[in-house]
Amino acid sequence: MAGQEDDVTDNPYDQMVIDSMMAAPGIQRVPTPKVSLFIRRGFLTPEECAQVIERIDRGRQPSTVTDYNGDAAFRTSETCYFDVNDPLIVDIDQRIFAFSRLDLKYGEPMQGQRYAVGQEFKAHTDYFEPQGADYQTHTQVAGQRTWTVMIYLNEPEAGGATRFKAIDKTVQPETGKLLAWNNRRPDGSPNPSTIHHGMKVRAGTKYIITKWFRERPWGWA
Ligand SMILES: O=C(O)CCC(=O)C(=O)O
Ligand SMILES: [Fe+2]
Repeated sequence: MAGQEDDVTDNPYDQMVIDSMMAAPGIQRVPTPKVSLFIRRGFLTPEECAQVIERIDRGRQPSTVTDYNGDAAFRTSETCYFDVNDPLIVDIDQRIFAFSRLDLKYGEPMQGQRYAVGQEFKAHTDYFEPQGADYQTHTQVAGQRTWTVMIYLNEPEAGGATRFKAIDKTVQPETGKLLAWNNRRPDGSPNPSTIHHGMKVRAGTKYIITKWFRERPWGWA
């Protein structure tokens, strides 16, 4: 539906998620009709962030991309697949649910990312390209990606912002700040305006949590 406001969607589940986040104290909605994008500063405490960073440093390995495009420098960060039974991770999952009402059954297991100086995740969308070669493989069990929840765990000394170029919005890393956006348009189709770039870290190190949700149960909970 052209011109539809970002707090209105044809999907009652998405609407419930939006309403839930809008009711949270300190919530900010980025003012654009193109994407439902929410920011919540201080979602995690600095102490919790430091504990998650320790986990990432212990478990990190090179990141992968889902639809390889021939550019080996496309995503140069490292990834940590958290232990899903770790009480700290379980607690953060529960708080993401309490905040957003995003059903954890539809969530992929939470991941951490670490970017050293010069590392980045070039402009991409989190949904799987319906034209992509591996679309069937990626979506056959749990379906397409729906919502993304991301939390910055620290502030690199320079660089490392997340840039949404289609809506001209750049979000600066800040310890404990959560970002959440809907990767779908109101009619349920993938929203290309969600394109975003985890920009190069220029000084220091950047740590984040990423959590992606799907259309159907992931099958782990
Ligand atoms: O690092 C960032 O700012 C963005 C990360 C991201 O887009 C992702 O992990 O999908
Ligand atoms: Fe992303």
